[in-house]
Amino acid sequence: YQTIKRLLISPLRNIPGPKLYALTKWRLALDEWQGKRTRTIHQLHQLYGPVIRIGPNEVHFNSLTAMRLIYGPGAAFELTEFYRLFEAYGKQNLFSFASSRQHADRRRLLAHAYSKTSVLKNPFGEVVEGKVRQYLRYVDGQDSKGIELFTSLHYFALDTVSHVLYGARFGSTSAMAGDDSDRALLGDIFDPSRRKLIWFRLHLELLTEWMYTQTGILEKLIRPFLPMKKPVTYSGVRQHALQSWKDFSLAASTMEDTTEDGAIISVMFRYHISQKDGYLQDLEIASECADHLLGGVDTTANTLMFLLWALSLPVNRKYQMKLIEEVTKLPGEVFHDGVPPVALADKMVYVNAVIKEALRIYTPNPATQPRSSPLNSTIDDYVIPARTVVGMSAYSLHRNEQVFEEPLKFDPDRWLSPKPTVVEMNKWFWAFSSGARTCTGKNLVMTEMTTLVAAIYREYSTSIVPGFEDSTPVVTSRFELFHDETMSCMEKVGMMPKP
Ligand code: HEM
Repeated sequence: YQTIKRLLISPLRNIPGPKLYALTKWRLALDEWQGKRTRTIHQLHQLYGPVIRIGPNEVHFNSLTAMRLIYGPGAAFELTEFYRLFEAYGKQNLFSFASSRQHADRRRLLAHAYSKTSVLKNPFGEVVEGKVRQYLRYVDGQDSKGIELFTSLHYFALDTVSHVLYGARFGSTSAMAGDDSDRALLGDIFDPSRRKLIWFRLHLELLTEWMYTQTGILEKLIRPFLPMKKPVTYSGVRQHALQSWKDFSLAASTMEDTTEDGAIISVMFRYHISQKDGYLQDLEIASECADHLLGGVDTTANTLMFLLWALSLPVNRKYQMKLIEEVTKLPGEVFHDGVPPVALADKMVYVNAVIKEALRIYTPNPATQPRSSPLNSTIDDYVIPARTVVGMSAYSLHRNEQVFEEPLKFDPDRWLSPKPTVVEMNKWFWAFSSGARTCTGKNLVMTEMTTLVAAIYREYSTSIVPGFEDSTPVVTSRFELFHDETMSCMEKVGMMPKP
């Protein structure tokens, strides 16, 4: 009966797509287990077009009309249960609020702190410049054989975002300076088995809950079968967020000025003590901070790693030369210890083109952003019943051949095309999502990346460690594995001082 219902009676029956995917959610779950959900969906779009049915109750889109209707202003679509994965200590945060009202209130509270104006001014401007300066010193301190980018860029991203979140005194990390306990926080992010745990939580929620709550002999018996060893993913980051909040709030209660380095936590503290309606509780603040940290570390580090790697490939040498030309032409007096002021972030046209191209092709959040609506709707001529899961992915949008010529080619010059072409490409560029749920940290991260890339290429040129020219790095994003799909896998990008 279920087969007949899903294939012949369901209102989604006319939507193109393979029958097996329409029949059972486990077909797509298998792709997810194998770490290739997003790539599979992209192949299905190539085969079946911009609207595909990828599950008994799930439809995937790849069009601007769908983007506007699902994610645009006033859209009735809400986050699905999937986002509950981002809750910490059972408390919701910007990532996980399903309710648009709660989300809008929290967003309003933090909007100014993350605005472009705030990010380009001190104290944030100084923080970013300081961390870039420290990264250059870190690189200088490595031996002449080159440095390992993946880890060092995670140190950079962690130290920067933690300082922005917590200020200098109560939770900012010193991973670049070699602090082992701060570096250990990255263990949460690096652990590849977190991918499996997410899969288990999504598809076998009750079983997973049961497996992780057993004690005594049962716990011992189950231990070898756990998708991720205890303590499970992000425990360290969440513990750190809670401790930082406790330290901050204790000290802040005796401080005259709580604008501690302009930190995000101080914005929440001031709201907390003002005790307005729905005032933020301790765990809500820690939950918010932990998630910004998790949202801001591997996204930033992975983008920068792919960017440096792509520029280092012999085939992309010409782009690296153009970038070096732009940054070496900048007047020397604006640089302090090799670092440009953040105020230049927007003005370096080629640096921005390179970053945008890295975010296009190696976008660190490439997967579907699932939504559902309590109302029926019509999208791209198909009736979508209430509570159907719908979604789009940056991965597919960024590979539309009609918009991005040779989409798999890393080509920063495409962003210098005539204006109408760039306008069209910008409409499809979705690395930071769009609408009410667009990335909160995008101004911060764009400033970090432009400043770091300009500083690096002012001082260095980069090349791949010999022997690794034909292989690509591989990263984990949520429950998937991503790499440059034109190459075989793995890795090492060396960074050598300019001769
Ligand atoms: C290259 C770096 C980054 C990229 C590509 C990126 C991308 C994204 C995307 C695509 C979303 C929407 C996800 C979804 O709805 O499923 C998002 C949301 C978010 N990001 Fe980022 N992000 C980056 C860096 C950061 C940083 C540095 C921070 C924090 C300081 C941050 C904080 C957030 C927050 C809080 C949200 C939730 C926003 C909301 O729903 O209101 N992100 N980001």
